[in-house]
Amino acid sequence: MTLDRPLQSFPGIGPAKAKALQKLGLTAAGDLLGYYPRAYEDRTQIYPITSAPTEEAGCVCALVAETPRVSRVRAGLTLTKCRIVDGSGAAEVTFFNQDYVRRALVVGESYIFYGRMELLGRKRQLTNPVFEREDRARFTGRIMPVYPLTAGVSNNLLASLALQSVEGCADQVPDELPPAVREKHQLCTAEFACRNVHFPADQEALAVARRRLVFEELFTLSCGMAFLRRRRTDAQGRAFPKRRLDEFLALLPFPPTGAQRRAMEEISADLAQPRPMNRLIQGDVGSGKTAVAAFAAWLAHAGGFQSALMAPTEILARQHYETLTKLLAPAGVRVGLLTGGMRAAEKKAAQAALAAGEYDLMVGTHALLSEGAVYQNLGLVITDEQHRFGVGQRSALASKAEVPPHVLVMSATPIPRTLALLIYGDLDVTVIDELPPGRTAVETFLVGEDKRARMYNFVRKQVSEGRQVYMICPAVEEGAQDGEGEPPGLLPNPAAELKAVTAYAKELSEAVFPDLRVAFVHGKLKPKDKSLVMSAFAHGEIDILVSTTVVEVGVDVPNANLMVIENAERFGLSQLHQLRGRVGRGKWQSYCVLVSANRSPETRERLKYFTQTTDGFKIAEKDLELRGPGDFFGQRQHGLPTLRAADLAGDTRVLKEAQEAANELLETDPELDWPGHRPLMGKVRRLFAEEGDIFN
Ligand SMILES: Nc1ncnc2c1ncn2[C@@H]1O[C@H](COP(=O)(O)OP(=O)(O)OP(=O)(O)O)[C@@H](O)[C@H]1O
Repeated sequence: MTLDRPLQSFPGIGPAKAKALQKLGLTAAGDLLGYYPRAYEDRTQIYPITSAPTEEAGCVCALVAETPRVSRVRAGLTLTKCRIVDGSGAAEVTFFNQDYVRRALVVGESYIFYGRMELLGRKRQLTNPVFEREDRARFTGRIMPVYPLTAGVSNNLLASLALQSVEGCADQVPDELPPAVREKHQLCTAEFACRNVHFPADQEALAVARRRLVFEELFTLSCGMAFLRRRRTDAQGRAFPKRRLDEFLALLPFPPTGAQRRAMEEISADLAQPRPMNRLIQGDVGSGKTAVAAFAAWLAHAGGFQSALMAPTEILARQHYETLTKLLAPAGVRVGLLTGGMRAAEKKAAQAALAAGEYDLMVGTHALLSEGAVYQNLGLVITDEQHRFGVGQRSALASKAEVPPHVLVMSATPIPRTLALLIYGDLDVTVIDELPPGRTAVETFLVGEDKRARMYNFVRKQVSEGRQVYMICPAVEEGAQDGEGEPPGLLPNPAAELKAVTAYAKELSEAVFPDLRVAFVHGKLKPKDKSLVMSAFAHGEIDILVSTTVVEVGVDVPNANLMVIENAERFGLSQLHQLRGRVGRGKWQSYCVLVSANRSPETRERLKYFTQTTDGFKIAEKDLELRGPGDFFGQRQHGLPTLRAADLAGDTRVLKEAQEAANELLETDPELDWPGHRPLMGKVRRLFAEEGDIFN
């Protein structure tokens, strides 16, 4: 067998199965070898029947003592039963709706059964166990892989295909790690790793195999990231002439905080160097990162350079556009807007003006990366992100400049240092650790259904005082499973009646607040409609905005001082923090009300913690602790390529080792073009393939 043997040529794989497998990205034997189990079932230990564990599944090896009997319990339900015996005693095995068992189990033959033994009085019973003839056992008596599945593909099918592939061609898996790296870090061979990640000889072999694969993946990732970074930082950029900070501060409607001023000074020093800046501004929600970005764009403009600011959502891009226009137009900075949601004619006009050099600062979404966006003398690239942009997108924007531009990244999410290093490279970090003055902490309450009427009264009171209110729900339509920005890993609780935006807005405007101006917004609206609603809210034309988490990122309406979050238990802590950050941005005392009928002690503890804490870093830590790293870094929130073996948060020690090894290797062979390193470069390209062709 060779690695490219099509799965369709395996026994028992017809067109339908092949199609289902393709959904998992599996078309050939080699694909299967690279499709790693997500967990394992330890089926090594074989117990005597009388001491088989009753708490968890285990294997017994026993003789079939009688011909299995099939009985029809009722229409659609049959039972197949028989007795099995070993030296220690006997048990009964029972199968539901598996009539084939009658022929599959032969009296007098020995089988291995895997399942959980139940004790019914003095009787022992196994229900629906997995079984195999002892002399042909493949999936019992060993550590069994558990694969990620899809409809039409069972774990047994994948395990059987994987076993055939491992036996047929594990020895052909190319070893793409340079031998010197493998030896230095004491890693096993590719073949050993392949065999043991699928069918581990024992737990130790599994650990050895896994370490190699995790290392290999993180090493490849680090090589790619270092490669990209070095290309940028080695390059000559352009220095911007220094300007007096006071000139810019005169444009601001407020004096800067100490932290903002420090950030501006650091940026100003960076931009005066010909080496391209690579700086991350990390500041809690509402800390005033926009003014800092505006400063950088102002400096670029003063030096004769164009800037681009890319935001993760349409709403945010429009908001930045408005704020920055207000702020910078008086200084002669021409601000343009380019988003995917614009009408075709509008977009065309914006692109033409951009290409003609009529804008000094272009604000937008991914549309800034489109072919039609042509820049003139692009000197500064700012991304405002919640780690939502991929590596490819970030470098695509930078590559629109003729000379490597200065790069500024703004983020409100605290991330561990090792990970920041990997994502952003050798960046300089500025922390804005001070909120604008006069902010009072947002008072946060947790209420149950019984306080709904009081909560509505409170909403009414704020509106009567001229304020505005956000009411957040987790889903778009009644019964919908996910509102956008759904916290990864939080499973929907089917019992909880989810407040759905459209239905809730209707109820509020018709029954609860018929005299108030209620509107709604969610991610599934057309961009144009979304921005109409948002801009009406920003201009005070709407009292109550019912919304999904689309307002989560960066929306800034200082007059809004109350946020009600329905089904609060459905949101992760970091997400709640982002949401709450939408209020408390003006001079009024602000409030956040979490509504939750969920009585589970964990949920109450989590939400209670949130009502007592306003520090974003503490909340992120707690979130990590409660939800686990997998969720925090799940769903490509980090913007890195998808990893198969490694867990970025869990494998930090290997990550560090792999990073160092990558840097060391690139010092000796910066382009990875020595013949021995070419397979590795191929691997780097494959890992980053989903980001587009970024290594050319
Ligand atoms: N020094 C300051 N003094 C008073 N108000 C300020 C100051 N800096 C910023 N603001 C105001 O505070 C609000 C929040 O600022 P901004 O939108 O820049 O926050 P942010 O850091 O981008 O937050 P988020 O992460 O939530 O997007 C804005 O209304 C802004 O005008």
